[in-house]
Amino acid sequence: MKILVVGAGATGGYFGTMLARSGQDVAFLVRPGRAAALREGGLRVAGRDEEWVLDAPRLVTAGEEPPYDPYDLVLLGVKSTALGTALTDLAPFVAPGTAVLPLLNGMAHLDALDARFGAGAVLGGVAKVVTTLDDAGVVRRLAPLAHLALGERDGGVSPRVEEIRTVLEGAGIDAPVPASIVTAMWHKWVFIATIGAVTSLMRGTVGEVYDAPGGPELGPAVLAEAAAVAAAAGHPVPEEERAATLAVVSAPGSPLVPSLYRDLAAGRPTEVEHLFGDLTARARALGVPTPLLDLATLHLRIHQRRIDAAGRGQ
Ligand SMILES: NC(=O)C1=CN([C@@H]2O[C@H](COP(=O)(O)OP(=O)(O)OC[C@H]3O[C@@H](n4cnc5c(N)ncnc54)[C@H](OP(=O)(O)O)[C@@H]3O)[C@@H](O)[C@H]2O)C=CC1
Ligand SMILES: CC(C)(CO)C(=O)C(=O)O
Repeated sequence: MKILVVGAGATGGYFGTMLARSGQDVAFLVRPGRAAALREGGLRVAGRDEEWVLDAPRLVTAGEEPPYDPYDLVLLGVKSTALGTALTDLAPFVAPGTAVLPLLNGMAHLDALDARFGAGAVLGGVAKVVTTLDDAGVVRRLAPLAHLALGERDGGVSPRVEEIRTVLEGAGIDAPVPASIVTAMWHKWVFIATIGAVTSLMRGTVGEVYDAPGGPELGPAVLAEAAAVAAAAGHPVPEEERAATLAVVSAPGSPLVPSLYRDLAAGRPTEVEHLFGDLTARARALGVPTPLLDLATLHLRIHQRRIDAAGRGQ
């Protein structure tokens, strides 16, 4: 399968190298700075007692002539903050028949993708990996998950989804096709909003929060708010999934933090509007009170305003 991965960062770099190693025809759409680093040192993934380098990854940069044979699949692995520019850069490489599979958390990118490429091109996707791009440009794998759920947004299993699933599984990626990928995206959003709010508001890992007096109450309270929004939007979180999230936020000593928190702690822009601004706006429209999520939104917005004022945005 001819695959274009947009962004060779934590998610794109991880899934893209897995696919390339399995023999798929993979190119990365990258910006000039990343392109120079990848030309020099290859695309390196490390962690979990494993390390691999994709020497001389095939690179594409914005403005290049699209290939004669169009891509079958685009994996979109950019942060929401970079989405607008990334879609402009990507547009020439999306041809009739190209499927676009986003790895982003949240939901609003689907509207942006539909507007740009037409809803028929756009699949739903839920990425579950724990990876980060370190200062040396290495994709660090922090936990064993390698999961990429996908599906047509109107349900059903189309031939293209079957084909992509086979390719992903052939690369060692767990690739379920849930009954509703849109519902699965909502449920991942509930999860990420919960651990995002807990860790960002308290400025600590899941375990640091849970282990402090008063800490154990926070995770369940945030989860209740986020799940209430999902339910009001038509995507109630089943009991077993709620219990699984509760177990994640109730783990003594857990070092888990989401990518949102890593960005916050490092003083980088966060995906505040995509993950929190959008969720709390939908909550308001649906009449669901979300005081803790509102607080997390405000906290992250203040961080963002400092970055903007210092001219350090992306
Ligand atoms: N990290 C994780 O564990 C997980 C993240 N997610 C979600 O996945 C999404 C992506 O996050 P993540 O991979 O962590 O982000 P990263 O910041 O690690 O990687 C994004 C990459 O996109 C590149 N990029 C930005 N704009 C463009 C562009 N116009 N053209 C080409 N490349 C571009 C950046 O490169 P540069 O700036 O160097 O040009 C960067 O390397 C987010 O929505 C996140 O919430 C989901 C599951 C897990
Ligand atoms: C929590 C996690 C790692 C789950 O995939 C995630 O989505 C993120 O860090 O953004």
